[in-house]
Amino acid sequence: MTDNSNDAPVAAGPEPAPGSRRSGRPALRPVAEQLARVLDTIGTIAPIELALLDAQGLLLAEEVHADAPLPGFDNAAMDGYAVRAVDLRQATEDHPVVLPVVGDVMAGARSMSGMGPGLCMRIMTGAAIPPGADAVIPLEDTDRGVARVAIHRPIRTGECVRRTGEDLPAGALALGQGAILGPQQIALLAAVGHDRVLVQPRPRVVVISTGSELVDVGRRAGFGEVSDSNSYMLAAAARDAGADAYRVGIIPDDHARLLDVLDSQLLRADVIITSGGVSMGTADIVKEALSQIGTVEFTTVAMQPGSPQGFGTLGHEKTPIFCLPGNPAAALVSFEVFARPAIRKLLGKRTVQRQTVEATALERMESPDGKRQYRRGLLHREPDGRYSVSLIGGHGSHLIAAMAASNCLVVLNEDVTEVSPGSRVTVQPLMLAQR
Ligand SMILES: Nc1nc2c(c(=O)[nH]1)N[C@H]1C(S)=C(S)[C@@H](COP(=O)(O)OP(=O)(O)OC[C@H]3O[C@@H](n4cnc5c(N)ncnc54)[C@H](O)[C@@H]3O)O[C@H]1N2
Ligand code: MOO
Repeated sequence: MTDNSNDAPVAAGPEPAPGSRRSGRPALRPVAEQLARVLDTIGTIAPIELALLDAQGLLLAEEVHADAPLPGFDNAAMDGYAVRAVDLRQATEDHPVVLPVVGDVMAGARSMSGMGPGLCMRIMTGAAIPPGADAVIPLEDTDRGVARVAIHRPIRTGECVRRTGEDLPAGALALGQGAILGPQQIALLAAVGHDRVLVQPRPRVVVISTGSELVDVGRRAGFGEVSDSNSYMLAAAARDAGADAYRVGIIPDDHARLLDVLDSQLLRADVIITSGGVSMGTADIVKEALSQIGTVEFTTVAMQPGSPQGFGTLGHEKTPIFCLPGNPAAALVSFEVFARPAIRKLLGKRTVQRQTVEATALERMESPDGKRQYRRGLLHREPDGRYSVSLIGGHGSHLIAAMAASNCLVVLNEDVTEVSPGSRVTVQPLMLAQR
């Protein structure tokens, strides 16, 4: 559809006079301003109730209290004998106290008889302390007797006893609103008996590729045809960001088809992402079709790759739509810069941006003046713990193999035109996130 001629770093010249040949170039919007517009538009999704394991990685949208104490009853911390501490006062290594064993208490036993003075019961870890006992002597400190047991040391009251409510008293707050549900938090929810919880759901992200040259994977691309890699890449990126992704696939360059598909996808989408069709070509269908609706703004952002961008909302629910450029690296970079933070915000995350690191540039790097450049790079961790980074492939945003060999984006700010080897640069790692 469109060529890649403006992939090369563009040297900033003086502003062209109105009416000059270059005056057709759109004014560039700073990355930060576009991101602020995006994030201002992104609202919230109503919380939903999910089964515990489906809630993994999500934010709790309610307070959860313990209805009952945790642990729910005094129980043994060790396998041994339930005893009364007072009975063992005289016990020593050489002169053990010998007590009759009047029963066994197994973990899970629902009822039990009490235990009189001068007696003991065999008990398993986790089993309820029988009435009358106040400590558990571990097996190792006894002769492990069955009918009678010799105990070789004294014991403190409460030793090896896990007290009712010592983890959480009845009525206490187990988890607050906004807690992130990892395995530990899921354990606590299960422990206090919650099998379902109210959470901020994963945003449902619908991914659409546009372009009549595209063919779906599995069909061999003939001359002039291109395999649709963007919808797979963007669906994977959306999932990596924490969303549930729905890959709709390819829409050819046809206004009515595009608008129909968008309309039907609004039913299930919290976010729509398209790629392709946003530049200047005659078949740049997304821009043409959506500009007419008036709720999606097409703009040129001061970044490379990813300068042509559309963003706005669609439908009654004002569903956010990102219209990303078609070149694969441009699509991924603009996803990272704009769509990923939006998905993180919808998830309720406090930090929506990826962490960046400072790294030593291993080579000279160039960047167009006035644009923020995102180069694909390889980030290494040196033995001293510091990072260094080299570039992978050229700046061409059609280079998919180079993108696949990279593990980070090297961010060269608007005012940077050249970085000499050994200088520090900002790097945005593209590691897999936790969902
Ligand atoms: N005259 C101008 N031409 C172009 C400009 C410009 O400012 N003036 N900008 C260039 C830049 S920068 C980019 S990025 C692209 C954006 O183009 P579109 O969003 O309109 O994308 P297409 O033209 O549809 O495709 C561009 C390129 O990417 C390939 N592509 C598209 N979709 C996919 C997909 N799903 N999977 C794999 N590859 C895809 C497509 O085949 C093209 O090669 O515009 C420049 N042109
Ligand atoms: O420079 Mo374009 O935004 O190919 O990516």
